[in-house]
Amino acid sequence: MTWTTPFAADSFPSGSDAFPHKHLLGIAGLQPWEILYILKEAEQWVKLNRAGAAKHADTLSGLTIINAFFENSTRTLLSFEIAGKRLGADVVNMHAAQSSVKKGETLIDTAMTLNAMRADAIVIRHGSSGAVQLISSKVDCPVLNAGDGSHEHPTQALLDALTILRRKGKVEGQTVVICGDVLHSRVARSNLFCLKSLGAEVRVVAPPALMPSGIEAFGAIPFTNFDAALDGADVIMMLRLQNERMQGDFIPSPREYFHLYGLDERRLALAKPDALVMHPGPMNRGVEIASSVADHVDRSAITEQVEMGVAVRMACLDILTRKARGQEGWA
Ligand SMILES: N[C@@H](CC(=O)O)C(=O)O
Ligand SMILES: NC(=O)OP(=O)(O)O
Repeated sequence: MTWTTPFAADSFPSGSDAFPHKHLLGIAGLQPWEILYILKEAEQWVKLNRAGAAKHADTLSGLTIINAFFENSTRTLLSFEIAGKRLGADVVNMHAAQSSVKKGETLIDTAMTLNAMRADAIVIRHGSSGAVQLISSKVDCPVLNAGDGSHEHPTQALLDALTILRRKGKVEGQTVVICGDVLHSRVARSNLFCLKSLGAEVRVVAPPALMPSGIEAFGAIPFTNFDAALDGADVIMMLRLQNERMQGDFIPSPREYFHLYGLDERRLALAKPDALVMHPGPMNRGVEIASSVADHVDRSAITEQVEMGVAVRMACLDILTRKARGQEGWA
């Protein structure tokens, strides 16, 4: 399916005005056409990634990209690495657990060290909300947020939007239900900004203890009853319980949580007959999602989300390094 945007193709700004930002720190602050510009750019990389053995471009040849991960990751780290390599960049990974952070080096000293190595882009995941923004103020090159605490995970929201666009043809007017640990989820936050910006209706479902207060102010419609929220849903996005960000007990037991907030086949049947099932991963099967739903051949888009993640990250790396490559950028 081809997808449409609320903007005519010739109404997109061109050159450096298309994406006039040095860093990608979050979805908040991006204009809808800037989000759509990244997604449009990603389409060419979806094609390249599907081109059999010849998955290579020289777009970032000669550039150095550092992935600095202070928190665990499978999808985001590997897809940023693959994205950089498919575009011809030299990519190096810094895992905090094996770095001098363990010897007491501060975040700012670590950032200054990476900067001195003349990276052309730095991708950072960190457990503290705001840490990525702090680093962006200390280094010369573009910084991409690969997830900071419970704040934002912008490339996840972008890859989710691209997945919805490709499956549904548009985001505008879609009813998207986001269910789970909304309080601690950077995925929920970035998706809420992104989906609202592109014109979707966003319903959020969580136990009362995991629902952020005042979420209506961001345009979300809160529900505590998952069944009620699913009526008319086009997309169901499930979230993992962020146990690493919880102190104390937020849920009675995983079994009871699944009973009230897990997505199983009975609940899937309450949504529209073609409703799409999404999950950012990693999944905890039997806690927030049943295997039969996660692995559903037609309805689950979970592996497609991973595929779109590589293309979206290729687009982000390309767009943000244009200035370093002597092209227009950062208006
Ligand atoms: N992988 C996503 C979601 C999750 O871990 O539950 C994140 O890092 O935010
Ligand atoms: N979705 C996501 O960010 O996955 P990882 O934590 O494995 O990178």
